Amino acid sequence: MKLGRLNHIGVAVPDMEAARAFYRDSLGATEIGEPFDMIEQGVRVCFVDTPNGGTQVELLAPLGEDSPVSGFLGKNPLGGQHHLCFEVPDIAEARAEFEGQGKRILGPTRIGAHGTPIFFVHPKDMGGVLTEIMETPEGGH
Ligand SMILES: C[C@@H](C(=O)O)C(=O)SCCNC(=O)CCNC(=O)[C@H](O)C(C)(C)COP(=O)(O)OP(=O)(O)OC[C@H]1O[C@@H](n2cnc3c(N)ncnc32)[C@H](O)[C@@H]1OP(=O)(O)O
Ligand SMILES: [Co+2]
Repeated sequence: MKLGRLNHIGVAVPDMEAARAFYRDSLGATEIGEPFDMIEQGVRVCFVDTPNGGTQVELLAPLGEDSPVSGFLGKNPLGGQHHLCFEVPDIAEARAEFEGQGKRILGPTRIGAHGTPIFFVHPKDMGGVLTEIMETPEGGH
């Protein structure tokens, strides 16, 4: 495995607009994107940037009952840290390596919020951390 940059930390939120206001007013974030729906992934997404190209916070609100964040919010009604996302240079190679380690990969490789391929690895095989692996965008982040 060739570990790349920590691209984003996924944070599940029960109320997207309240979360955006919190990052703006309490944390002083100045770069807060517009929310957008990723219907196939069942989530509404909004990126909060940190300075100097730092790791982003990915706010995630559920779209519908079947959303992968619905169960999480059921257990954590205030929301909370949901996943870490690491970049890798080659998504197919990374997937094959995790498979070789016997880890449970959650679903197919698909296109993520940054437009590059992603997959998820089960938290129970990753020290309790739901882990997203994403291919580094062309030209870096
Ligand atoms: C847009 C995209 C992008 O960035 O490009 C995204 O990030 S989309 C981000 C949203 N998409 C995803 O998360 C897709 C992958 N996620 C999934 O397939 C699912 O959410 C699972 C991770 C398998 C969890 O599924 P589900 O909620 O049905 O399972 P569950 O409630 O029965 O949980 C099974 C066990 O895992 C634990 N568990 C559940 N979610 C967890 C999480 N986020 N972090 C750590 N542990 C977690 C539960 O507490 C439980 O442990 P106990 O048994 O000990 O109680
Ligand atoms: Co993510």
